[in-house]
Order: sequence, then C-alpha cells, then structure tokens
Amino acid sequence: MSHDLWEQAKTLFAGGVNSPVRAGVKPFPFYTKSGKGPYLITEDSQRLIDYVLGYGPLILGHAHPKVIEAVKEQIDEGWLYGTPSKTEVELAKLIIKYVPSAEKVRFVNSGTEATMTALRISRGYTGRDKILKFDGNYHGAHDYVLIDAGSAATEFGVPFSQGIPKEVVSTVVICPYNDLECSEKALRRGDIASVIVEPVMGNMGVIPPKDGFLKGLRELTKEHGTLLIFDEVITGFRLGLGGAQSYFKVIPDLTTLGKIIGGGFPIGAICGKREVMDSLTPSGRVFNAGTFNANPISMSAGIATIRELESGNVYVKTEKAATELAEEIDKAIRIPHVVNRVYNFFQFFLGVDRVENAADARKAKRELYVRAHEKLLKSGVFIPPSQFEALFTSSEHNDDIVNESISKFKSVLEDLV
Ligand SMILES: Cc1ncc(COP(=O)(O)O)c(C=O)c1O
Ligand SMILES: NCC(=O)CCC(=O)O
Repeated sequence: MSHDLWEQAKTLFAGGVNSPVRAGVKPFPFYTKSGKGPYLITEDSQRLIDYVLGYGPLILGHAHPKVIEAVKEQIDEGWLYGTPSKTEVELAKLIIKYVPSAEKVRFVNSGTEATMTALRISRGYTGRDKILKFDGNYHGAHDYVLIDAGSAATEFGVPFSQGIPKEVVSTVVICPYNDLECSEKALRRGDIASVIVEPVMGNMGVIPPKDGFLKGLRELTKEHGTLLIFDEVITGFRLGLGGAQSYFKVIPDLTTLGKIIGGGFPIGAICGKREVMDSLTPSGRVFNAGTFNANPISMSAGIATIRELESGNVYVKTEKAATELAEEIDKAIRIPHVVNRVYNFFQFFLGVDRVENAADARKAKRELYVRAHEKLLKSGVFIPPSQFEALFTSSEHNDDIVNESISKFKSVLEDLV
C-alpha cells in the first residue's frame, strides 16, 4: 500500500522522495504500480487518468506497444556497449530531419545535462562568460540555471537554490519572460554568451510567448553576437515534429531536447549549427562526456516514439484532447481565472485574470489549485500537484477518456470558491 511505502520512504530519502514535485501529492504520495495507455494504476489499486505523463515525455501514453517492442529487441542485443551503435545514428538523423536548427547532435542523459552543456558551448564558442535567462524558466537542476527557476524550485520556495557560488550567480542575468526591453538592455553590453529561453514557458504553469518575443530575441542576439538557445525539453516533438521553432518559425543557434526524444527513458540532447556543435570535444575544446550518453535503450525508445509521431495522427489527437479539456475547464470555473494552452499542453490559474510572466503566475491562488488537484485525484484524475507544472495529453486520451475527464473536472471546478 502507498501509505506503508511512504512511511519507509520518509526514512530513506530527503523529504521522502527523489524529485521534490512528487512530495506535493497530499497527504502522502500515491505509489504507482503500473502505467497503461492513459492510466496509472496505484499500489492501492486506484486507476487514475493521467495528465502528468511522466512530466511530459509520454506523448504516446504509458507502455505503448511499439516502444515496448523496440526496447525488448534492444535488450536482447545487450544494452550498454561503451562504443557507438547504429541506434544513435538513426535517432540523430530523425532529429536533424525534423528540427530546423539541428545540423549536429550530442546525446546526454537528461535535460539538465543538455542545458548545462549548451550553456558551456556558448561560453566556449563566444569567449564570453555571461548568460541571460528568464524569471520562472526552468532548465534543470545545475548551478547556472537555479536562479529564479520555476517548476519545483518555485513550488518549494527555492527559486534561488542554496549552494550556488556567487561567482556563478554574477554570470547570470535575469529578465522577465516576454520582456524584450530588458533583454535588449542586457544584450547591449556585449558580454552575454547566450540567451536561453523556454519558447513556451512550461514551468510556471503554461505561459505562451507574446507575439514578436521569440523573433525579437532572435534579432537582438544576432545583432549582439550572442547565441540563442531554445530549451525545447518540453516543446521538442510536442508542438509537432519541428517543436516550437517550427511552430513559431524562429530558428535558434542551439536547441536542447529531452523528454519525448527518449520515449520515456532517460535522455537529453544538444543540437544546432555544425560550426557551433563542433566546439565539443573531441572536435573542439568544450568538454562533455558520459558513460550512458546515447545508450541504446533510450535511443531505441526514442526512435520508436518519433516513428509513431511521423504520421501526424498523434498530434491531431493530442491537440483535440487538450483543446476540449481546456475549453471545458475554462467554462466550468466560476471565479476569475486564466487557462493558458499552447497546442497540446495547458494549465489553469485561479484568482487572476492574466498570466503573461512568472510574476503573474505567482499571484495565482495556489491553495485553490492544490485543492482542485486533491479533489480530482479522489475522483480518479491525476493532474500535477503543483501550479507550476503543465497538463499534457497523449494519443491515448481518446474521446471517451476526455469526456469522462471533463465530467470530473466540472464537478470539482464548479464548486471551487
Ligand atoms: C524546459 C526544461 N528544461 C530542462 C528540464 C530538465 O530536464 P531533466 O528533468 O530531464 O533534467 C526540464 C524538466 O522538466 C524542462 O522542463
Ligand atoms: N517541469 C519540471 C519537470 O518536469 C521535472 C520533473 C521533476 O521535477 O521531477
């Protein structure tokens, strides 16, 4: 039972968990026994419709047969070689085919490693030390980006983590999201190696870029000899095969990927212009390495996932599900609120009438959101336990699942005051 496991876990792990957001499920986290299609099955035998989907990777739902088949085939051949394998060539070719900015790729094992490496490349390539990031953007859990970070860092009151050397802090410039003026002022000084941005902010809830924001960043960075990094760990292969850069038609110098490209197995990737990517060792002098880089299991799961995405059906289904849910949620809530949706992921904010940056998101009534999360969980629907995450849909969220979800959302949200 979840309760027994939680009692043990509290003695084994800091705060009882291995990633903080999981402790947001009250009064204690449920423990998952299995995942199938749109569902999680808990150790208490509760079946939940899942809108968390592993925090984004599972665009095909849980335990998709094509991914199972690919991973099983690979396991039979061994799973770690310490040499290159053909799986990495195949996955890189798919990424280069679809992601406009990608001419070369380096595979790593998490989004955190991807952004850490992309920032290092930008410093090595330009010879500059500083980076610009946006308030509330979350780029993983390394030193350079745990300053004004969203996601669990904000949820747990540490947007600025302890333990970051002040020398590092002095190299990070922060601007509000959607604020081009601040970015222009910072870039004019000519000492910024790169601007890193979530092209859709998915870590303070969901916050779309304003018209012209991404294009403005592209023009400004070009003008000032600064690299533009799109952190597409969430949006890559979610907003279509070409991610946010195709969706918004703005092409960065470097892109970080993760989540979907590993089909739910650990992965990260940096990709971008040939000349910039060649800064990496062994061709260049910016170091990156990893025992598990391009491991054949993650590669195989990623290939199988992208192959499923190629027909386009998954995008039609996920967009339809997210649109219907977001519209019905919008209608059901009777207090001031905002529902921000971009294509196939979204979040709702209570007690506010606009959310365009992190400061707006922080004003939302989080206690009401958490209450909605708890009631939904009781009724069999799992949404993120934190206001500062996103609801995702998968191809398994068919009309029946969506209709069942809508009636549950309605009965919870209509009563919120
Ligand atoms: C935009 C973005 N970048 C980076 C990361 C870090 O990825 P990982 O958790 O795989 O380290 C995340 C994680 O959610 C993310 O949403
Ligand atoms: N939006 C942040 C994440 O998806 C990371 C998951 C986690 O913190 O466990």
